[in-house]
Amino acid sequence: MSVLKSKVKVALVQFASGMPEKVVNFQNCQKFVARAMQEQPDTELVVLPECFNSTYATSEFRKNAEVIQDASPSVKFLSDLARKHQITLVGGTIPELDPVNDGVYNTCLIFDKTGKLIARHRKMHLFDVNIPGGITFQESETLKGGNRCTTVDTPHGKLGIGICYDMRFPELAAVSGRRGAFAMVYPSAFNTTTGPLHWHLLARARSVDNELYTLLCSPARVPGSGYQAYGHSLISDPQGNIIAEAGEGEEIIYAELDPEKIQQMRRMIPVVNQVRFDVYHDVSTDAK
Ligand SMILES: O=C(O)CCC(=O)C(=O)O
Repeated sequence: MSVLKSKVKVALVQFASGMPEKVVNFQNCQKFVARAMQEQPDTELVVLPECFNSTYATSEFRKNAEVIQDASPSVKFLSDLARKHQITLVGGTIPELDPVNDGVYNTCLIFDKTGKLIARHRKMHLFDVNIPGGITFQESETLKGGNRCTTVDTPHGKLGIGICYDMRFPELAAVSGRRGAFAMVYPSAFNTTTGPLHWHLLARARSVDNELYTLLCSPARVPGSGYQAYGHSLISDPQGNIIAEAGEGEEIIYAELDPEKIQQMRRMIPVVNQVRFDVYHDVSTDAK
């Protein structure tokens, strides 16, 4: 099922993204990715946070939205970054404008090491919550939700992609797991209310459910900014152990993902082979 072809080194870049000026975010991002590649030159997979190029706010998404084409500033920036460092790049997310339906989406773009765009995932589950005394957020005020599960082939094997709130929906990760993903990758931006409640739990649960790695990459928390990101970017292994975790500020975390850890978990507790699709439905068979 899940194939990770060989050990792979990954870096999650938790930088102070979300500044109003795109160019400031690009400069900061470039600096941090360069630092990652200097500190760990054999890194092959790099992940950026949700809404890495602009402010995460419903009032800002349309203003900052870009049509996905080679000449768009964020597409060009990410493509150049992947090619320059010869990495598979899960490029966080950006607000995307669909010229056909005029909808705005929260979209993750994935590039190969030649800079080619190899997949795009539109956030499927919109972050619409109301927690009195905590946080109220309604992405659906200005965003549309995507309608496809995204699994992307990379030289290392398949990655499943979700975005932040998507991680609360086990079906999405199950679809990717059953399609053979070795890791779920979620560019994210949890907050200081739901982060302490559920961030670690959700990552560990998605790992244990599907016996694969889970990678969550957050922006750094910026004191005084409108949206207080939780930080704590992390990597959870197939047993649900957190093997790397950032604090709240700017930080890069690294880990080596190991195919044997996946196989070992599946030998010991083979839940992925013990499912009862004779009793309940396999959501991956008819998922889009
Ligand atoms: O699920 C949560 O608690 C936070 C989700 C979120 O911040 C997002 O989807 O951007």
